[in-house]
Parts: sequence; C-alpha cells; structure tokens
Amino acid sequence: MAEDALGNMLAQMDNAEPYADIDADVFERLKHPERTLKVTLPIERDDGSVDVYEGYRCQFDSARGPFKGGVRYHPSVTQDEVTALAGWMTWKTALVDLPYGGAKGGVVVDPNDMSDREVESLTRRYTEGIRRMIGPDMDVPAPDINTGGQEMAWMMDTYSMYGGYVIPDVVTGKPIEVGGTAGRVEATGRGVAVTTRRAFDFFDRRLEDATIAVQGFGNVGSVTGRLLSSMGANIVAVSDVSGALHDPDGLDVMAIEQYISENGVMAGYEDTDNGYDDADQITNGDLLRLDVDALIPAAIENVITPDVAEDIRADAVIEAANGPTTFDADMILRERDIPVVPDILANAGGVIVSYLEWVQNSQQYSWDLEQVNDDLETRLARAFDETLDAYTARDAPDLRTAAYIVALERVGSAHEMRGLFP
Ligand SMILES: NC(=O)C1=CN([C@@H]2O[C@H](COP(=O)(O)OP(=O)(O)OC[C@H]3O[C@@H](n4cnc5c(N)ncnc54)[C@H](OP(=O)(O)O)[C@@H]3O)[C@@H](O)[C@H]2O)C=CC1
Ligand SMILES: O=C(O)CCC(=O)C(=O)O
Repeated sequence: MAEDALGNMLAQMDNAEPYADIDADVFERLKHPERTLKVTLPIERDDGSVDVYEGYRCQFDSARGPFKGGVRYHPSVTQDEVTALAGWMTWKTALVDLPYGGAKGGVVVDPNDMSDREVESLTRRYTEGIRRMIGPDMDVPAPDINTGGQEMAWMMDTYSMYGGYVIPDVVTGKPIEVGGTAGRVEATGRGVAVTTRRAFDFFDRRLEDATIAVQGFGNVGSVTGRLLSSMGANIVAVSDVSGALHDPDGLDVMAIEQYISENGVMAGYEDTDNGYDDADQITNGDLLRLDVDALIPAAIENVITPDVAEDIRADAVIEAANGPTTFDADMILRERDIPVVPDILANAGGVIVSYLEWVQNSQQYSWDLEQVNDDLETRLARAFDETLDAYTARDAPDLRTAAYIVALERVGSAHEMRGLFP
C-alpha cells in the first residue's frame, strides 16, 4: 500500500524501472533526494504576538541542470510531501527536456488566515532561510498552491537585497512589472488544456461537447476550465475546498471565476441568478464519481484513492494536480482500462513557461505572448509524442509508466555521464 505522496512517487519509479534502460546503481541513487533544508520562521502577527512556522526546500536531483520547482503554502505540507513533489519535478523537467533538475519548497501554514503584511513577512523570512541554496544557476523557485506573482516578487526582492543588485532570474512566475513573462499565469492550465486536446485525439474522441469535471478552481483549475470551454468542451462540474457545483448542461466558467474573485469562495454561486446556470451543489467526492468524458483533478495529492478509483465513471483522467492518484488507485484504473494522462506530462506547461521566463531574464529580452504560447505547445507536443512512442515501443502498461521511461532514462544517462562519485 502506498497512500502517501512520497510512497506513491517511489512506487511509480519502481513500477517503471523494469521497462527503462537504466543502470541499477544509478536507479538506487535516484530514489534519494540530494538534500533538504528545514527552516524555522518566526513571524510577528498583526496583533503583536509571534507565531513560529516550519518551512522546507528539497533539492531532489541536479544531474541535468539547476534545481527547479514551486513553493507551496499549505497546512498539510510535510518534509515527505515536499520530497515527493521535488522528485516529480525532476521527472517532469526531464520528460519535457528542460535543462533543469527538480526541487520543491513548502511552508506549513494556511495563508488564508493571514493579512497581506503577515504573508509578506513569512515570504521574506522563508526566502532568507533558503537563500544560501537558491540562485539563478543553483535553484529557481516558482509558484505552487497558495503562492503566485506577489509572493515571487517578494522572494525576488528579498534575494536581491542580500545580493546588492536586482537578480530577477532567481525565481519565475513573477509579475510582468518585475521581469515576469507573458503567459506564465495561464501556462499550467494552458498546458493541461493542450494536453487534454491531444489526449482526446489519441483516444480518437471529440473534445467538442465532451463533458469534463474539474476538481480545484485555483490558478490551474480555473484556467484549464476556461480554455477547455473555449475549445468547445462542456465543463459540467468544478469545485474548491468549500464544495462542488454540477450542471449536466454545462457551467458558465467565466461567471464562476468572477464570483470567486468577488467572494473568495465558490459556495453561494448556485444561489446567484446569472440567467444561465442551473447548478447543483455536490461534494468533491461526488464530483470525482461523475459520469463524464474526462475527470481533471487540479487541487491536491491523493484524492483518487482505491475507493474512488473503483467508483470512477469518467472515461479518462487528466492529472492537472501533482500526485492526485495514489499508486494503488492507479493500478485499479489500469485494470479498469481508464487511461490516466500523468501529472508530469499534463501539468508541465507551468515549468516550461518558467524556463522561458528564466531564459528571457538571462538575455534581458522579452518575448510576446504568441511566441511563448507557441514554444509551450511545441515542447508539450514533443513530450506527448515521446511518451506515446515509449508506450508502444516498450510495451508500457500505461501512459505514466511510458512517461517515467523517458524521464528516468534522461536523468539516468546524465548521472552516468557525470559519474556517481566525486
Ligand atoms: N501553479 C502552477 O503553476 C502549478 C501547479 N501545479 C499543481 O496544480 C495543483 C493546483 O495548484 P494551483 O492551482 O497553483 O493552486 P491554487 O492555490 O491556485 O488552487 C488550489 C485549488 O484547489 C482547491 N483545493 C484545495 N484543497 C482542496 C480539497 N481538499 N478539495 C478540493 N479542492 C481543494 C483550492 O480551493 P480553495 O481556494 O477553496 O482553498 C483551490 O481552488 C497543485 O497540485 C499544484 O502542485 C502543477 C504545476 C504548476
Ligand atoms: O514553474 C516552475 O518552475 C515549477 C512549477 C511547479 O511547481 C510544478 O510544476 O509543480
């Protein structure tokens, strides 16, 4: 049984190893992160009291280039979770062939309980805590759950203060005003939408009018829903932590985005009269079990457990979140012939455009949105095709195994060429 994120990530590696051409010693090395730093973050609250938070930065592997990966603020962050996420970043950057390794950071906190000043203070403390291990050529953080452009601007500012000059390429996902790129805010959702379209082609099904349920309506879920809707798909259910909305005739995704931006949560939208929707409130558990053409988990890990996998009625799962399917659930979906497009492929659009931001920063040059989006689509299409090639040529049992074959072989051969020992 592997129901924790790290256990799942390691089980996915073990499952793919027999299909991959990788040296056994190198494979063993790849199961252990290079290093993890734990930091203590005392923060003065607005009422004058002091709270102490814990944060982590795990650098999983750097054989192919500087470490890369987001920073998450969430009460359920643990060292093992951050390690699993850093491992997935390693396989993701390798699969889409970026010159990066993999890392991830996190702070055990619910930022929704904090004022903007308190979140700024936490972000600056965290940046100070990890600053000796990050840098444009060492490790480049980016947004993840509950972090975005504002947090990246604070991280860049704090790091630059210690450097004594502006160092924009220490983080990606920055606002445009401080060196961000066109297209990064939408990049992960755009990548999920583009991958979903290609997956439907592969399944020989029409995306137009396909019914889709999206769990999680933050950065990734909302953009995914909006873009799939603009491609003609019918988004019949969406959710946030407060619950889910369902309308078999299709939801007005833009109106829901607007409602959340005004009210903070989705709850209550079903009572508004926008003259179009007839949405019912259901639970997140109900959403995962809807009879739809595709289910897109875009929230947190481990939501598709074996129990859920037995009940899933979707024809396919496209993983926008990192690690939404437990290893045991994955085996049930495989048995039930329900294809899963894995996270390391489906949500790679974010890190691809982060890479483009980093390149633009280092060249002190900026690209327009069309160039960024074209590059994103080209790289994702290549990774999708390479995954399909591995799926057929290596007789892989599912798409995740195929994606891991490509990623493990790339990281493995980088290790072999560099040598295991100093
Ligand atoms: N941001 C990025 O560029 C990338 C993100 N990802 C992954 O995508 C996923 C979502 O990230 P992102 O959109 O950035 O994060 P956000 O913080 O923007 O949004 C998270 C969403 O998930 C919802 N949510 C949280 N917990 C639950 C739960 N238990 N049940 C249902 N919904 C829940 C949140 O609801 P509420 O707002 O009510 O809390 C919110 O709608 C994560 O797995 C992340 O690692 C992957 C690649 C890149
Ligand atoms: O944009 C990045 O560098 C990383 C985003 C991320 O954390 C992820 O892909 O899970």
